[in-house]
Amino acid sequence: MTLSTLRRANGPHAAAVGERRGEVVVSDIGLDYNGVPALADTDLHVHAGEFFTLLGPSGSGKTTLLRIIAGLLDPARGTLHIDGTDVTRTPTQKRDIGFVFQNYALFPHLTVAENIEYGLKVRKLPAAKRAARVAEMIELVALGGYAGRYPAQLSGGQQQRVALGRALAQNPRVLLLDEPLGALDRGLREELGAEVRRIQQESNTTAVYVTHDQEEAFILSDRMGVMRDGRIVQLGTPEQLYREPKDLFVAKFLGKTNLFPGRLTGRDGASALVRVGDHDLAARANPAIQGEDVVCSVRPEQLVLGAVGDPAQPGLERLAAATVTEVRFLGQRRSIHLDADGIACAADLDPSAPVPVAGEHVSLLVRPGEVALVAAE
Ligand SMILES: Nc1ncnc2c1ncn2[C@@H]1O[C@H](COP(=O)(O)OP(=O)(O)OP(=O)(O)O)[C@@H](O)[C@H]1O
Repeated sequence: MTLSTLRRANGPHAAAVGERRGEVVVSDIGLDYNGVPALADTDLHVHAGEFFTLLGPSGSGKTTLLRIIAGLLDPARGTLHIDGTDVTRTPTQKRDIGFVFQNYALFPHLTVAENIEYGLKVRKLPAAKRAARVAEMIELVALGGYAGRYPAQLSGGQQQRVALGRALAQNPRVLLLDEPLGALDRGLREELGAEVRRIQQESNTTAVYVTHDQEEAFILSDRMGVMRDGRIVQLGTPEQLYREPKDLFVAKFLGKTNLFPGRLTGRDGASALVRVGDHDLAARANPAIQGEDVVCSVRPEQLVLGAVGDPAQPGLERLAAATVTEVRFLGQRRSIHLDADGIACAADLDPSAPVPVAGEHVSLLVRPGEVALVAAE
């Protein structure tokens, strides 16, 4: 099915072709449980048509924020607007929102088609339109041939496709997804993750997605917000957050990184100068840093190994001296474990690159400006 056929959908809230809908604006929304904030006063602007992910560890407030957007929880403070309308006190069923949760929540006694049709029946859509919409949804979620099956006769991944089809059948303005891939094994998670993204794009639906899995967030999101202790600590594209983490928490939460203590010696716009041991390096400036004590975050794929005593290589700066402790072949990359004067670190090398051996002394090199700085804690 093409985007245009979906936009011409027979759903009760079918939108005009090209219409941008599903803008979510959270303003100063907060909620406490027994006096303890589960969500500190929070602002968030999710753009129409965007795939936005709330990423954070368990208990960081992701589900609380999602449930407030859904209308399943009332905020103690603040307002929520969808497409410019204040829906802070609007009941869930009138918010024009679709949900997909981790535990499929399908009706076990209804077939795939009947599950998808359910909400359309509740809204009293005529039978012919319902049938056409169900057929479209079955095609969209790639479940052709499964319409007559019951949930118990489907795999977990297929059940989640039904849940997606059911949620999208009513052409919601916003699709809310709370760890929808959490119950699936790794292979299926990857496959269905790609499908969720395709379905979101084809249906041109704004998506707000909750996960604690950084890889999942990277694959899916246009932008994401990293949450910690009831706050969104940083917002941006996956690449921005990965390359320019605001603090140590974000740097560590978004994937493996090597951390070297340093001292900020200069700052000029987007660039900074940092001293690590005896070496001066060009780094990315971080406006969140106040003092001079910093930590340099260098991702394993950013580390380059050079021979000790070699003249400085063009385009590379020396970070530290290190000794190789272990070499592991991991298929697409070779992981080199090193000890840099007591700091355990790791470099990812292309498997076709020269292979160092355990015990070898090397120089750790980086490209100027690649090192990210965060405040020392
Ligand atoms: N009904 C409740 N009563 C009291 N405290 C609650 C309740 N629901 C959630 N909390 C607390 O609010 C905080 C945020 O919870 P929330 O479920 O939003 O986190 P989360 O990031 O979605 O976590 P998870 O990934 O484990 O689902 C946590 O500290 C949690 O213990």
